Amino acid sequence: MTPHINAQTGDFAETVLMPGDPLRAKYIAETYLENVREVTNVRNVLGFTGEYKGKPLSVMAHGMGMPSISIYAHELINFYGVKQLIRVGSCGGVDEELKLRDLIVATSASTNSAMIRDRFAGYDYAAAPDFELLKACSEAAKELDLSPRFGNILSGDLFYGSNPALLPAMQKMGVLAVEMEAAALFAIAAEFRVKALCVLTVSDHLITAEETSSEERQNSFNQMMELALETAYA
Ligand SMILES: Nc1nc(Cl)c2ncn([C@@H]3O[C@H](CO)[C@@H](O)[C@H]3O)c2n1
Repeated sequence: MTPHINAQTGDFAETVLMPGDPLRAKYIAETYLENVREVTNVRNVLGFTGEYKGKPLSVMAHGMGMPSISIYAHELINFYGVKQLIRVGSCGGVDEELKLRDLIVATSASTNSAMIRDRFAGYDYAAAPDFELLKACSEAAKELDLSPRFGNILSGDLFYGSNPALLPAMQKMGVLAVEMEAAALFAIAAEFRVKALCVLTVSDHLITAEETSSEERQNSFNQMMELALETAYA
């Protein structure tokens, strides 16, 4: 038990998929896993453990923002022995080639948040996913005939009110998309020597201002889930 998770020791598999939304976690568990059981529900941040193709797998929500994912990632790693954390989520497209519902796999996560610098004595830390997981994801994408974009994303603290200079700076530096958690997940995984990855679908676009319907979001979400699941058990 921890202040934020009421699962018993051993309740989590070594691999945990992490959407932001608890109801998404429930949907993933019910749709893709067998022998599913709810293992935590503190503050309704739901977590489940079941089996995928006969192997143990957990799904747990991480909430919104780097402070939230930092708490859950830290506790899953240090109190429940989790070794692979794969964020599956949505992002805002920045790269103009990106279409809505495109898949993105983060090869690094820039940030404008002080949270990562604070962990690195005030220097700029290069937050990046685990190479083995990234390689497995690239192979799984080929197997599934999916073509995600691999590249740098930005993890920000603000959904509203970002500095107006940020968007042109992201475009200039080739940042593919913006979300609010990956940099913290990568930094924490690196600090505790475990593996992390972030797979995203483009749910809205900051330049073209296109938006997706919830039904369209759902379909592209399924492709992202298949990619994450195959990567987890490559
Ligand atoms: N800043 C920001 N901006 C845009 Cl355009 C987003 N699209 C999806 N997200 C993700 O969805 C949630 C916010 O809606 C956050 O968890 C974040 O990771 C976004 N976060």
